[in-house]
Amino acid sequence: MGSVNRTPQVVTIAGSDSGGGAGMQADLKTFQARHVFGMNIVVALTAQNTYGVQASLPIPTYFIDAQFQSLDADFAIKAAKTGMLADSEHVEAVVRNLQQVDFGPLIVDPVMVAKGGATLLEPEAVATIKSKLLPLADVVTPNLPEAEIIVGRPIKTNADTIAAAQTIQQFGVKNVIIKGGHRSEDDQAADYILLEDGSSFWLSAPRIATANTHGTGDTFSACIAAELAKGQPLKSAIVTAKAFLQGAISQGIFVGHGHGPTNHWAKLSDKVRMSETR
Ligand SMILES: Nc1ncnc2c1ncn2[C@@H]1O[C@H](COP(=O)(O)OP(=O)(O)O)[C@@H](O)[C@H]1O
Ligand SMILES: Cc1ncc(COP(=O)(O)OP(=O)(O)O)c(N)n1
Repeated sequence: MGSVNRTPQVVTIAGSDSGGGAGMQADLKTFQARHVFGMNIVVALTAQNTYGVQASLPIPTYFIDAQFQSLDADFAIKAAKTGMLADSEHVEAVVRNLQQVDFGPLIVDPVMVAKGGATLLEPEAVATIKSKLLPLADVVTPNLPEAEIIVGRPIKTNADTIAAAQTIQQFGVKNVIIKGGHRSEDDQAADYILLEDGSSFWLSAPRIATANTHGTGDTFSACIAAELAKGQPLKSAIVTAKAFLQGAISQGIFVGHGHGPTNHWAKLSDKVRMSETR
């Protein structure tokens, strides 16, 4: 049995996107592309396509417990990420289970609203994420609207972004990445990273004019989890994730009629730039 569990193993704890572009499907495709073995704990189902979310159904929390127990009994999980967590009851169930297992570094993608406007997290659950989930997390990856909700103030400038990351770190999460994808007037897609040791940097790549950005946030956080499971240091895992995502957006595939998914087969882009200031 000496060779058992040598393959890096990663789990996504998230919602299912029937359309395959976001949610745990984007995570699993990313895991496959980055050569780690992917598993999933389903928290909610969505009926979804590239037009948006037509229906969603959180699953009973006893079944979240059952999935955690099944995976913990067998696999050597080296990193985990969360995505859509639906509501406070489901966040609490995930927190309770995470406290009982060792799944390695935890990446929290605080998914709140789909690009089409559908609610993926009840507003009441934001407080539970802040008080109970973030203290367990190694990395949190809010987009700009999510970061604004977490800190409770608008984020308009680079200085606002830096201050918001510092506020979020005070909730107990070690490392904070505020994604800049929603700042559509900017010709760069620039993300701000505040690390545990207080150092920080910006990661930028040319903004691509495309409607096919469904699942970008999921893909980004899943790639960080995959690289951490392989033993990459956090800073290089984040850079790899940005290069993977830039490739996945720029080398697009075209399916569906609305906001299409990204291309998880794409090669890493060499267009990513790191800088101390912007
Ligand atoms: N049009 C784009 N071109 C290049 N990168 C993008 C584009 N849109 C988003 N990104 C990048 O995709 C990642 C996910 O960001 P974002 O879209 O803000 O997250 P979310 O999907 O959670 O809303 C970030 O690294 C962001 O900079
Ligand atoms: C089931 C499910 N989970 C998460 C999302 C949101 O994914 P995201 O990467 O933020 O992409 P967009 O929805 O913004 O395209 C989702 N849609 N469904």
